[in-house]
Amino acid sequence: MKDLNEILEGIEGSCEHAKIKAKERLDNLAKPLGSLGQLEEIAIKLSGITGKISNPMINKQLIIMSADNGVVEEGVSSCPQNITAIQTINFIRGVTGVGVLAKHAGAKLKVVDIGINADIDYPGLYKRKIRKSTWNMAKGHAMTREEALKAIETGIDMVEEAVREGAQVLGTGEMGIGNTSTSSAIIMAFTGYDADRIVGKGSGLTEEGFENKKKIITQALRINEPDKNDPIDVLSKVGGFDIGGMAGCFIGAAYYRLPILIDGLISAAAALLAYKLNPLAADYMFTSHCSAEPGYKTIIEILGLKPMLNLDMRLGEGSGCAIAFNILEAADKVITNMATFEEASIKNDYLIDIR
Ligand SMILES: O=C(O)c1ccc[n+]([C@@H]2O[C@H](COP(=O)([O-])O)[C@@H](O)[C@H]2O)c1
Ligand SMILES: Cc1cc2nc[nH]c2cc1C
Repeated sequence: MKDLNEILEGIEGSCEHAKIKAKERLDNLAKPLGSLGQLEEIAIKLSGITGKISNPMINKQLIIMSADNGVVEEGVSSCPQNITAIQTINFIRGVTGVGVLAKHAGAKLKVVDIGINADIDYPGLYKRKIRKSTWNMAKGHAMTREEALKAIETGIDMVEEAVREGAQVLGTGEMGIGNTSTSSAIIMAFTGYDADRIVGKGSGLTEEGFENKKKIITQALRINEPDKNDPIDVLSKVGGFDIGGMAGCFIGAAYYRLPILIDGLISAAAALLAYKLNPLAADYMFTSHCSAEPGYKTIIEILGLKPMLNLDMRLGEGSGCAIAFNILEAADKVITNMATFEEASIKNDYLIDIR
């Protein structure tokens, strides 16, 4: 694999010429101008990414990064840590929320153990464990700088494999008890906003648990003092291996000019990290759904993106991406298969009584 800096420097913005051509075609289709709303914006963005007007998405891949977070020992999550390992196996068995939705969309799930706190060997699992769980960020840095880089490289690696297999679109997902805390810490580190504005209840907490979560995240930032101008520093001090892995997916997708979907809060935090490494990466990102977690909106405002769906979902796993694949495909079907005004005009012979 190429060096990370080489990849970051190799990212180009999307193709303006292709976007103009796509807009011209959409404006010529038999419909009132702009009447397909966001579907038109999506079709234009897709064209800018690939340089093509028509973008069939037969090979769809959803990459799930699973990892554990040392900060759970502070009681920041309502769920026991072993859910990370259990759900990871269930992803491969196809019985989870994301599994069912990805099957419905015809997307392939790729499940990566990038740092689960257990020894797992399950057929089909990508074994890329960096370490069994990060350290507790409330007591010191979560990982080393080398581990942070390795997490990002793992994501880029997964994209390179997808490119070799002919993937046309990617989605991102994760599993990691405690990862709404690491995500919130990353957002707070980059924006300087306080816990009351960013932190949510994650998979569910009592009021008491919620107050403790905000206190712990604030403490993690105070102790570690992440440098917001150095995204690798932010990731290593208050991040997770899953977030690093997904950030690598966003960087890789931008480098190889593939459209890539953001899922919920954690995936969005990874997208923010990728954006901080190279802002052009946002040209390749689509937001699937609006997570119910408060920090999510802050991120997509920074990225200048708009969610396609608002289903009040907060499952994570990549579940929103699985649904949004259908919308990306719909946008392509419209620009590719709808008739233009010229093509749609029916011969006069058939029009018996038209005035
Ligand atoms: O995607 C989201 O916006 C989202 C919001 C809340 C929770 N989650 C999922 O729940 C887990 C993290 O929740 P927590 O409370 O342990 O931080 C993790 O596995 C995520 O996939 C995901
Ligand atoms: C069962 C379960 C599934 C999940 N998927 C993402 N976070 C989760 C948390 C729990 C508890």
